[in-house]
Amino acid sequence: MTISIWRYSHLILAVSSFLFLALASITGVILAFEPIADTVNTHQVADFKSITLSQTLPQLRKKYPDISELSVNAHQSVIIKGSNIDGKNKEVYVNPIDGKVLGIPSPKNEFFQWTTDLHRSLFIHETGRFLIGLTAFLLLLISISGTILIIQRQRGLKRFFTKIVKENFAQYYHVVLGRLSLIPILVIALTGTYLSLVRFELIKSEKVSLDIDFDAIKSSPEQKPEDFAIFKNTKLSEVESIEFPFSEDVEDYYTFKLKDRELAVNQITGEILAEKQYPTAQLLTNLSLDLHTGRTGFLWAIILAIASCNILFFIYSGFAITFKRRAKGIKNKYSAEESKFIILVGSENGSTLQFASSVHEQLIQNGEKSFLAEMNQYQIYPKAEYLLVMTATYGLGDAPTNAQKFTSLLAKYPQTNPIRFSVLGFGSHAYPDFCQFAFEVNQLLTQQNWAKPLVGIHTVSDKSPSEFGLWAEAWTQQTNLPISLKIERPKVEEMSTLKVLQHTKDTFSEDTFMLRFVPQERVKVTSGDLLAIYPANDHRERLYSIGLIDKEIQLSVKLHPNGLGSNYLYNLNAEETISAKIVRNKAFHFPKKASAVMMICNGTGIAPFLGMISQNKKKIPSQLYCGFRANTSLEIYEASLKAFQENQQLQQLNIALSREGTKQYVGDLVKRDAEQFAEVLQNKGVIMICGSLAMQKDVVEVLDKICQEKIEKSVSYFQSHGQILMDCY
Ligand SMILES: Cc1cc2nc3c(=O)[nH]c(=O)nc-3n(C[C@H](O)[C@H](O)[C@H](O)COP(=O)(O)O)c2cc1C
Repeated sequence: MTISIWRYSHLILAVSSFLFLALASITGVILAFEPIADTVNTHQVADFKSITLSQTLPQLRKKYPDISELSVNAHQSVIIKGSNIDGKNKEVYVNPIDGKVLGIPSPKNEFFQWTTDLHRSLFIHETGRFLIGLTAFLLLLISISGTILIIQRQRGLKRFFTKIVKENFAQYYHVVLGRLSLIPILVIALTGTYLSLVRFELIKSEKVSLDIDFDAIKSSPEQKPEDFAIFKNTKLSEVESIEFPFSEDVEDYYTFKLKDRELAVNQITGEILAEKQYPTAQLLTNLSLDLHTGRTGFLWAIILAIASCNILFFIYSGFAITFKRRAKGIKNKYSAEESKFIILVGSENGSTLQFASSVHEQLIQNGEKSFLAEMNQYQIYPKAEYLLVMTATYGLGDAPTNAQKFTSLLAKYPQTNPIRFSVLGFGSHAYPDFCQFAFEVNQLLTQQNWAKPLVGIHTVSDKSPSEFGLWAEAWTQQTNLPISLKIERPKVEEMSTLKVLQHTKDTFSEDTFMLRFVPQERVKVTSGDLLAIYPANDHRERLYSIGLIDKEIQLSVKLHPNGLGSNYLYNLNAEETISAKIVRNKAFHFPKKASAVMMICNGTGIAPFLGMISQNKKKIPSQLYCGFRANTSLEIYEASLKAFQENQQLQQLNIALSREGTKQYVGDLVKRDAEQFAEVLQNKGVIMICGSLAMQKDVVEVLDKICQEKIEKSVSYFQSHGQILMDCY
């Protein structure tokens, strides 16, 4: 919930201030060039920082008897004033040591003056000053809320500067540039706000006035000005301005305005007549002016200009992100009450919603009653037969904002009819809790009496169309409905030619047969990947889990009486070739490193495991848990399994037979070995499950209990951390 509060605050503040902010930023960029231009025309002398007042004031007064004031500007040029200082001008730049005239100050450039007025008051005087002051304050709040959002996004302050995952151009650079220009923007906002508060006297910054006791002014002992201690001890670089005595009368004195204090100095004795420190408010005003205008340094002025440009970019990218989030509204032709298909979506930035809308539109085009809604709008769906949940994951494996109420709503609204569900998680492997929220939702739905799994949970990493296609195909196969998800037949170059090497159809038992193919060209494939075949030579695709044994692709297939794919494969003969596509399925590969691997399967789910075990050259401690109906179902695998055990590629084989002997299911074996499973998870081992959805449901229930009781974590935690991998159908 917290992420949404900060995000909405950030958005509302930005929306309410963006016009003035844009104006202030554009004028700010222009004004940053004023100190840069001034730096070019500076009249600073060498060793300026070491010059004391005793080296300069007496000489200047001698050379210019008319002198009334000396000032030092932000670029450390010395300016002197007098009614007719050098015979022609009222003010000149001088060399403070020898009094030589270095130049004549020119009036402020008209364009910069015009821009300054616009930047400060929008040409509408006090109202404008107030609006600009308010904008500076809003910028401060935007910077603070933005910083908090980055901290949340990066999962903590310590990781503030760690790598940002590139989701899209606007989002990536909004965060990257936000981090880089955070400090200058905070400075601009803070100093702008402060200067406005001073301007409207909400912070009192009173001028100091010196109290001089004129009766106590003495005219002796007389000293040469060069010997005045205050002249000797004060550097020119500490001075803002000095007023010279009006006449040689003892009651006329020097007034020094230094950076931190003001003082009056007797012109005959050099005695300090009065001294006052500036109040903190005035020191802060000066500091704010230095920092806000960049008048003291060329480099800081350039940083301010870049930061102001960045503010303009943030306005653009912020709106781009917001429009993308809101671009696709939800349109429904049918109500929640009358729809057969319910699609619930959890999306923060809109991309998951786009996938969901596409499924929804295609169902409608096919004449189905489909209803699309955010997960937070979950309710009773009286006519629903299918529930599809498509959700992203955010934060620390959390729900997107529009799905945060789903868990409580699910408990509040038990459906009245049985509904078949499927969960599709969207996430990124760049985050440690991969699709965690989707796994949690899947687990929650599994526990509902009314919910029956239709397709095992699938994940889509980085919006991968091929991973989405995998789910779409599985879903279409299970629903057996005329829904085209517009899966085109792959292009010829994506297809591989495979030759049938071995077929066990003559010896097959319990409707299951094995096929071995030799690829006719080099292909990238490993156990756990999928083989996509196109039995009718059209868009219809059928997928089979691959076991790679000695560089040959082995499938284990159950023959369905009217099955399009299984009949096609059954009717192939040795030496025949087929065209098929290898679909990489990285989410279900044997781990390269793991303390132990527990493989759980039933029926043809054994296929990828046979390949994985044969590829287990490192001899990672592995166990296989298989569920079959009868011993005869095992026969076709027996020889390979025996060899694997002899070679120590498989440490232990555990068989559950449901129709013979003790009549057990594979879930019963997992329950029996609960201690061992908990140990494997705790020691960073991996559990892999392949086979039917009913078996998966059973096993995951047992595993969840083990995890809760023995490790105090949920199954979804291990799923999102890649320790429980599943490929069920
Ligand atoms: C700030 C942030 C945090 C994320 N955290 C996770 C995460 O913990 N786990 C994950 O799998 N994906 C995470 N993602 C990736 C998103 O879930 C993924 O990009 C998803 O496709 C975005 O969908 P949406 O555009 O519908 O919000 C995160 C993305 C962002 C921007």
